[in-house]
Amino acid sequence: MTELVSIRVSGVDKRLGANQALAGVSLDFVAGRMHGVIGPEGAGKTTLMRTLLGLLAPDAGTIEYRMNGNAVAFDAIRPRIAYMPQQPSLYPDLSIDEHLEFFRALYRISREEYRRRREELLEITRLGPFAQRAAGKLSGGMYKKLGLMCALLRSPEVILLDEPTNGVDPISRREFWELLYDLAERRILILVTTAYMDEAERCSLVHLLESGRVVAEGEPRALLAREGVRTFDELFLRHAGLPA
Ligand SMILES: Nc1ncnc2c1ncn2[C@@H]1O[C@H](COP(=O)(O)OP(=O)(O)OP(=O)(O)O)[C@@H](O)[C@H]1O
Repeated sequence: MTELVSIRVSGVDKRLGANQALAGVSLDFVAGRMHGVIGPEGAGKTTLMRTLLGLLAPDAGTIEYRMNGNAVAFDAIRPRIAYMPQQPSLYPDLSIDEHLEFFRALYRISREEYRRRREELLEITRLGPFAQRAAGKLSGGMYKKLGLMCALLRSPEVILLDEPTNGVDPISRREFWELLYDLAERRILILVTTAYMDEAERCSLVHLLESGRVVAEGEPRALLAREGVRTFDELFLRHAGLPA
């Protein structure tokens, strides 16, 4: 059974060198929903993800993780979180199958569970026919899908995706989103960062980050209506102080 995981971020600050990457960020990530964290380059999206993953410690503020409504320690949650970084670090010479086998060993997944997951993932990503192809010879979209497969191999309950569709062609982008909807139906908490404003509309809740602060958030349609704009492009430009 999937455990329902939620995350509450309260007043988190994080300074990196001379930059205040996060400045008093408070956010509620609700179990089973697809959250889009959007914002321009340097807004703090990656820093937020790395903080949620425990890779960076906040300078101030707290992050609370809940499972089925009960507060749990980060250590209990960590194995349930999958992360797909902006540039998945895959091995160019290893095939798709060799990558999956590598992560099976790393995550210590049983052979039986692995066979089931492998088949399922190859089917949903439609990468089955390419299972023997080296990662270095995959298209950009396929490469990203392989990154996602490696992250999903151990059935996470939370998945953090940092700009998963950046630089991917529109068809692969659409396929990728179908894949995310599929995951959302399993009540996995999904956090996705994106710089594509059309993708913001695909999320159930959107949070706009700007210079390390949350400047607007809500359900996509309601948020646009409240801000008096028609598109996320307009919202984005307005918050950046630029004419639409
Ligand atoms: N290691 C670092 N040292 C100093 N400053 C950093 C470091 N990493 C990031 N920053 C700065 O922190 C701020 C937030 O960066 P972050 O990478 O979180 O933004 P982002 O929204 O993910 O941007 P992008 O979409 O370009 O990845 C930026 O001003 C960035 O320049």
